[in-house]
Amino acid sequence: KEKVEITKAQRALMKVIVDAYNRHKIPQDVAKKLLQDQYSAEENFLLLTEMATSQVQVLVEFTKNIPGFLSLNHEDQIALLKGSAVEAMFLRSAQVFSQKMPNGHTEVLEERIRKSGISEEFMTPMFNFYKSIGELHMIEEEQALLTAITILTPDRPFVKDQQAVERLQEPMLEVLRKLCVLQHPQEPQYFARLLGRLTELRTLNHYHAEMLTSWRMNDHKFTPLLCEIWDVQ
Ligand SMILES: Cc1cc(Cl)ccc1OCc1nc2ccc(F)cc2n1[C@H](C(=O)NC1CCCCC1)C1CCCCC1
Repeated sequence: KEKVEITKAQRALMKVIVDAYNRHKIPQDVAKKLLQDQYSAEENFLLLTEMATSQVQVLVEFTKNIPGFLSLNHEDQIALLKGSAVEAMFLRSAQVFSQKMPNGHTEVLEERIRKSGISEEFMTPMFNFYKSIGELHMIEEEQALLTAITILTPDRPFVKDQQAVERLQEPMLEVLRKLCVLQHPQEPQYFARLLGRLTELRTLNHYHAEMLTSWRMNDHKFTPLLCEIWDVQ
């Protein structure tokens, strides 16, 4: 039986990531807002663009706190942010969707999202992902590390020094692996399942531009930041 122990240095790294993650969590209020009222497709689209714009800004702040990130080549820093922003958005959405809510609220939230204006064909992959994240019952350390690992994906388009990114991602993966063994001793495959979600996340990445342009309304307006991130307009 492997004796797994998180070293002092690994605990320190985890603390930095979790503190940054908690400091930069975008307000949970999007779920509350959606539960309060039913909005038109136009209002929902505006809500998404507002939430997404603020989430990208928050993501940049979180990323700056990842040890070593600011020492990377500057173009590579941009390439990593551009390459991971949509995945981080879906990961955040999944975590918001899976958070504990009073009875029946998750069902109302799901209904509101189904009727929000996103075209039907994207609902199944999106909710399959949300439910597979929910089933993992991740603790916040796992959520924070998974977000950092997603950002530090070496093979994003246009990344020049992939080895430098790997050198930052590997220690995160090692801490997460140990954390999973300690948190879920009965489930030796838990870490592998967690990483499998990142593969599912990439498929959602595929759909995102079409999800936006097919939103049931005319004249989709995007903020300049989202035009950069969302490959639209
Ligand atoms: C992230 C994303 C990308 C594309 Cl292309 C399309 C869609 C989408 O999010 C779907 C989605 N899944 C959700 C699950 C729970 C939840 F509370 C809100 C959710 N949303 C959208 C949202 O506000 N997401 C933000 C959440 C915080 C982080 C930044 C993003 C709302 C916008 C209003 C119309 C109902 C969907």
